[in-house]
Amino acid sequence: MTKSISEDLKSGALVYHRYPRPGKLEIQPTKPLGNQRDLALAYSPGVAAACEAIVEDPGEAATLTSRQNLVAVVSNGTAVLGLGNIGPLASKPVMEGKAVLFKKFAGIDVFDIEVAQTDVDALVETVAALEPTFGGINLEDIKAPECFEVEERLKARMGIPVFHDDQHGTAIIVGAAVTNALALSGKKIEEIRIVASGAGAAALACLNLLVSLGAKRENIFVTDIEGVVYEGREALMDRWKAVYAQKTQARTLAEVIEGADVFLGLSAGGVLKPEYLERMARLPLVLALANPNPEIMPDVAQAVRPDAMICTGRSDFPNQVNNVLCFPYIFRGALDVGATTINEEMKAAAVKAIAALAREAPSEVVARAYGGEARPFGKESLIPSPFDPRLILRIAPAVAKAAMDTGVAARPLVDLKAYEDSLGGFVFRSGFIMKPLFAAAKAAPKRVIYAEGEDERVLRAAQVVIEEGIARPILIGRPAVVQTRLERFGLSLEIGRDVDLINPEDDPRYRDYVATYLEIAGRQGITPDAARTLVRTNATVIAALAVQRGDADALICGLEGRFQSNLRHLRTIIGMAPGARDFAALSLMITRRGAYFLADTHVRPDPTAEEIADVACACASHVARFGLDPKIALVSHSDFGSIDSPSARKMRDALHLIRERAPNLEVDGEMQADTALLQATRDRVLPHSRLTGEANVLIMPNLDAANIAYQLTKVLADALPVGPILIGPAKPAHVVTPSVTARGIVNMTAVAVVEAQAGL
Ligand SMILES: NC(=O)C1=CN([C@@H]2O[C@H](COP(=O)(O)OP(=O)(O)OC[C@H]3O[C@@H](n4cnc5c(N)ncnc54)[C@H](OP(=O)(O)O)[C@@H]3O)[C@@H](O)[C@H]2O)C=CC1
Ligand SMILES: CC(=O)C(=O)O
Ligand SMILES: [Mg+2]
Repeated sequence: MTKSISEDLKSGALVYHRYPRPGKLEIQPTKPLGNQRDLALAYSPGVAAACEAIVEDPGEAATLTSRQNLVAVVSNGTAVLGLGNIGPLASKPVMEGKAVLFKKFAGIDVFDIEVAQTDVDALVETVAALEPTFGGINLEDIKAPECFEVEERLKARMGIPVFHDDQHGTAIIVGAAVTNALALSGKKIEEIRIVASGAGAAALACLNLLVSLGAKRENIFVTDIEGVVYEGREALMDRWKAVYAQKTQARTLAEVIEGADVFLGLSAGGVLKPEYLERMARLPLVLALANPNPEIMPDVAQAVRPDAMICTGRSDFPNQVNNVLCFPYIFRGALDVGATTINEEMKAAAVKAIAALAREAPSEVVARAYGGEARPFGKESLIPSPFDPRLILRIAPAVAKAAMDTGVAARPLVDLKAYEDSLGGFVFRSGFIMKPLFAAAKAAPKRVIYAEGEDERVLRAAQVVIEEGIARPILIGRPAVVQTRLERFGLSLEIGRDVDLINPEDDPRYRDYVATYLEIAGRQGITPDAARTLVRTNATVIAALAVQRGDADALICGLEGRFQSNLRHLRTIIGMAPGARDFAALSLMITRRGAYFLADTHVRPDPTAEEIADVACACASHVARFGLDPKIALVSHSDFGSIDSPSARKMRDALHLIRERAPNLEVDGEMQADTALLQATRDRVLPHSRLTGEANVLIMPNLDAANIAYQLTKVLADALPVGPILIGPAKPAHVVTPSVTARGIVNMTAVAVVEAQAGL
């Protein structure tokens, strides 16, 4: 089925941008401003000291301001994605989006700057005047041919990197994809015939880079809205395009495509007709990179030419050739050495690093992080995925080294290896923590039943779950109510096709469910009448029975009702996993600083040392599913025996039990929370702790401490909670909290599916 942007995605995107506050970005101070003295340091009079230091040595701007990590994403809105000249204001969501990618993928701060200016001279003046503010300039979505001149002139004038992302970011990824595709097809770059659709910023930069890699200009045919770019053509020509003008009678893409090895589409959706593709050479490479709709949809292309290698710019198909694979990391490397420019050698280093990364066998970390998506190098993984955590580790150092080797690094690194190490773990500190679970869930989706199937959040979550392909939802709800709400919320999922329904008022399985319930609970004082009422009215009971009978693989409940009463039903119907004494709850808190697991946040009021040890060991295996090595701290008000209170002794006892049961676990305690999270503090109180670096699992002494820490982190650190992840049931079952969001339900679905895969 052909996928373009669906109505769901459109409405989802508007909600995403609109709520809970407009846009995708905010500015955060990085220094405290809590008292009179802070004010005097940050602002007048103290700030004058920083100003004077920069007057004396402008290089100090890199150590006294955020300039060296600040990039301007500048657009005039004249060629926004494939949407065309929509103007600077309408381009702002894209530029804010680029800012988010810079930050999330490489920790770079960005001001997006949309300029109402199409005149080249004026635009150059405007951007050049921004040099004092920024460590680099990323030009974005400025149309050809103006973009070439704007970039050339700014590069000549400015002492910081100026990089037109649509040209060079795209070219670098295309260079890597072509390199790897040719390695697979066994063709030589000097011999291949390349046909481009589009003669704009991106297309011409890609062709220039392919020529620098060895492609022959005489083998390159360019087409645009006027047709073939030929010698003597006058309409819509410019000096950059003219470089590729061919002496030919051919006038259309349909004619020049004959026998082409590579189709490079950087123009508009649907331009490459299936019948053109039929006429390409064997093992063709199709780069259909227009956004958001490619020149040909991959499924259509694959049907016509099963031997084709196909890339698009989109994240919903394999082989995403998108400049997001490049711009965060090329700037990371450039900024970290104070590069004054991004030169050809730095770009070539990026091409090489990306191409080589795709050929690396998926490492253990990546295999864990990607679950079923970790494909070895081949037709469907010509280039790395944008979520590959190694991108920053490979590209940034390669670019930094090239900058140093070519003498454009104002602040050369003393120790490149230490720099590489400092980049390690960056990706896992950010919000990508859920990625491994989604990948694993997608590889073998399971049936997940939702007790509150009529709730708007569940319906919205079910839509995402289907689009992500992570589970087959089963909703408990009345068909008419569910249908009306789906229509009201504009959701396209269909009952029967996409989701199954259990109607609590009238379901053929009702009698069987009552019988099962009586078998399980009849001896616990439940009468047949009570069982009938419960199975008719209590959605958690129905969901648990469905899981117990094998009609569903996992359940999610808790949007309504009390946590403990939902838990009671699960305890009765699903029961405990072998060896588990009781349930416990593990909560993942995704904060700006990183991702941390807290336990037991919801179940046991005052666990014993044995129970603490149980929870810590169980948490370790849950955390491993996120692709993380658990680093467990048993937290307390006492630091390694500093206070001899009962709860401190309990945590100490728990440590001994854990060490006996799981001698290889990285665990230590009892310690205060800051000792757990800060190596420097730990070095002061216990220099030889078993725990190294930052703990990522904090086991709390009791429910008060755990739940208070959970709620405080959620509100004060604006953390995104995932959970509570219920530990201990015989089959995957989770009781979320009534404040859960649709996103929270989607996250818990991924957790539940992965548990079901593990045969929990
Ligand atoms: N995947 C990725 O990473 C990237 C993808 N892109 C995509 O590439 C496309 C072009 O971007 P960019 O180069 O910045 O924009 P430009 O405006 O600079 O260039 C667009 C080019 O496409 C041509 N074109 C437009 N419509 C058609 C058509 N129907 N048939 C043939 N040619 C056509 C234009 O011709 P003319 O000048 O004659 O109008 C022009 O040569 C966009 O869809 C963009 O989203 C861009 C950058 C990165
Ligand atoms: C990806 C990108 O930069 C574009 O489509 O314009
Ligand atoms: Mg762009």
